[in-house]
Amino acid sequence: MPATDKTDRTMTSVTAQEALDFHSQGRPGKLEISPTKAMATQRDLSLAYSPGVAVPVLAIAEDPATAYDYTTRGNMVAVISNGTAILGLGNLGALASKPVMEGKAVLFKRFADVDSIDLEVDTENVDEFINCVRFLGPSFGGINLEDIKAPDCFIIEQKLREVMDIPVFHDDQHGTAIIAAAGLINALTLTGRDFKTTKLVCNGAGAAAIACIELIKAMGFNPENVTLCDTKGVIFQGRTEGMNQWKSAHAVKTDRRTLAEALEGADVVFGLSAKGALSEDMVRSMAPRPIIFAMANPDPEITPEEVARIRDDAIVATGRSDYPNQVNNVLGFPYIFRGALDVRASTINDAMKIAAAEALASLAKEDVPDDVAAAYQGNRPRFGAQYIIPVPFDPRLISAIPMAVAKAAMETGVARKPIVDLEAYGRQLSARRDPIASTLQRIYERVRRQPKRIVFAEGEEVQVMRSAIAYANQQLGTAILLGREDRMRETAEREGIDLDRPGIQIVNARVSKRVGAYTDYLYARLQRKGSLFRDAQRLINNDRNHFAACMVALGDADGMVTGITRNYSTALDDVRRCIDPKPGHRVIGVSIALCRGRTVLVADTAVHDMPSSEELADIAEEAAGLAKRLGYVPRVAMLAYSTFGHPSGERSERVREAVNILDKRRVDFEYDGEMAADVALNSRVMEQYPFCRLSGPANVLVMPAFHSASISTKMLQELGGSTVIGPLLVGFDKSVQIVSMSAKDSDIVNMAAIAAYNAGM
Ligand SMILES: NC(=O)C1=CN([C@@H]2O[C@H](COP(=O)(O)OP(=O)(O)OC[C@H]3O[C@@H](n4cnc5c(N)ncnc54)[C@H](OP(=O)(O)O)[C@@H]3O)[C@@H](O)[C@H]2O)C=CC1
Ligand SMILES: CC(=O)C(=O)O
Ligand SMILES: [Mg+2]
Repeated sequence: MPATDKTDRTMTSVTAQEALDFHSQGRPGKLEISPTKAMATQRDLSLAYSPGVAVPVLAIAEDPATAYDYTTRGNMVAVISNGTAILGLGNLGALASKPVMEGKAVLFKRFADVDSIDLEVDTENVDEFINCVRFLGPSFGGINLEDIKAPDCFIIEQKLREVMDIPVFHDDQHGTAIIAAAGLINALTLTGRDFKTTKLVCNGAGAAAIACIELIKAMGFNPENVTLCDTKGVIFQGRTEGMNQWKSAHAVKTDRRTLAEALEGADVVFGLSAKGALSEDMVRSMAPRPIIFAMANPDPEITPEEVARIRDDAIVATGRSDYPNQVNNVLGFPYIFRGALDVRASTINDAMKIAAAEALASLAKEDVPDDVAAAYQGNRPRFGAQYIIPVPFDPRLISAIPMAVAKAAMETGVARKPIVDLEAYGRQLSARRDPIASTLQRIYERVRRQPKRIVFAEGEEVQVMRSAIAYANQQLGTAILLGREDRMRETAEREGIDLDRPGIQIVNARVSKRVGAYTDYLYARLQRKGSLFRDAQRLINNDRNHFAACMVALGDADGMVTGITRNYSTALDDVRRCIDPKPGHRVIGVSIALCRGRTVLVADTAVHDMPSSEELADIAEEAAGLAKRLGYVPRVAMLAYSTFGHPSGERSERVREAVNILDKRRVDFEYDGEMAADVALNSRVMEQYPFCRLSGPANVLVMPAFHSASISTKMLQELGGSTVIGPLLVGFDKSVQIVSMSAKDSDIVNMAAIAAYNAGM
């Protein structure tokens, strides 16, 4: 069976091909290493390497703690596996585990700004594995062991904890236990149960299962009420087959022998075994208001749909992101290590685990502020059966969990560098949140709640087809592919793309019944601009941009995306023939630059060549409007080469006048200028101008002209390592986005999502 077939049937939100493409596009894999120091001059080289490097070497040799000051150690975690229990897929070897380990390394970075590297160790021999890892200690601030089968993982972790002086944490054990415990705390509250009397059955007796039941017993569960099952059934006292010391420690006195028998009347079931291990009959036999955590990955023991078929009183959680209540260790490991690293903890102890579980549980009970609500699919979440635990994109996690973990480490004496100012620590934690994740996530989540029909004007292009499928699969709405159907199907067939799936609509411009309506509409717009009816007819028949823009203009689609086959300004001219600016608005382009720790909007990066003062003021208003719609409080800097009159010059005069115009318009956002880019972006430099009206570094930069806008955003991207999205077109009466001709399918999907987002505003 080809590798992809195993998962094809089960992945609803992404296709197997998409998953392979995602991993192979650009640089293969999901990680790269980038230096934090410039290595530009002979001096840099002398400092970074010989002879300068000898100085920190000697300092560390004298005082090992200084390694945290002079090297990456303090923020570096290794994700280490031998691939013997990869998710619920079984023992597929060290190499096959690499995508998962790279994935965890990326999640460390994205969610908690922890640097991380994956290490796949090719041995199933426990001693060899331990020996390999123990000597790596000096490189890292912590070790995340992953996907190592039980019982080997228990021996490995125990031994490494003894011999290493940094946190060693097998995430499948403790990460899972922490998240499951948090979900359980809330599910028990909702069903009016308590820890002492609740009866729980855990199917699976491996790494995750043993750790989960150990943690819940530590939190107050009565051992007699916890029954463990494995492939041989119930683990009862006296059983000999398939046993080990870790299972024996949890064996109970009971006559029940099968999972089905164990589940009769049970309050809670934890599935930490394999796909499909729970049947409908088993769930039917559980107590009223049962709690079902089917946590096997990628496919749960039983799906929420299957449970819903037989009972409506259950609280159900899975390990997947495409169902409510995702009980997955991704909610824990980035933040737990963040807290542990920040206090240089020597270990991650039970108090720290329980603190993390409790912090997570209480977050779900808190009222959700607006910016957090945006991170949630569906409506604003309210504590209840469908929301017992926060989602991984919840922006509060980065402050709440590390804080709880760090405090517990300090209270239990394992923090080697206690934090004095916890308030300042909280602010630092929030600043670590990666804006890329939150900005795009907010857009995607909003669109999922109000799906939109987006026409992909260049539907015959293969990357456009892929983007359309990704758009539909992510439940953003209907993707309308425009083009000749036979050509599309030919390409789709050749590339293995399935166009006959929900959410994909093909519109063949040549045979469309709407050609007449679009031609009439276009002719009415162009007849006094030198065009004959025949010209309008030709544009509709032969040009996809005009056809697509007319679809949007006449309400047959909510928005459009184009740009792959034609340069930006030509595509823009095509659209302008069909769609006007919104009354009282000006069409401009805004690029979103996502830089480390901050997001900056840059305007106008698409339309006005050398804007007048009046136009610059309009651009400021449009860009500030977009910033607000994206959830930011705009602080607009009107940029120039000079700052507040120095050095003076005609070009700065134009920008200064734009500020005067904004003053007269009494706009309702912060703005000031003219100012140079360093004044706008660096609060220390801004302090030299105490009269400046911006309350902090600018997040919207209005450029004095198109050339400076275009040059600076491209330089940011190429030299500054920033991700630049856009330019996004704003100010049109209908929602249109144009991508660059070099756009990849992920860029096209992002722009389609943005088009859909704007269509809903
Ligand atoms: N949602 C989450 O965050 C996480 C989920 N998991 C999931 O938990 C599962 C187990 O992972 P892990 O503990 O690391 O793996 P292990 O290999 O350590 O343990 C697997 C356990 O599952 C048991 N098992 C397998 N199939 C069945 C079955 N059909 N019925 C009963 N028991 C069965 C095995 O029984 P035996 O001992 O008899 O071989 C073994 O005890 C995986 O599906 C994994 O994806 C794991 C970590 C995190
Ligand atoms: C999520 C995870 O770590 C697992 O399923 O193994
Ligand atoms: Mg795992």
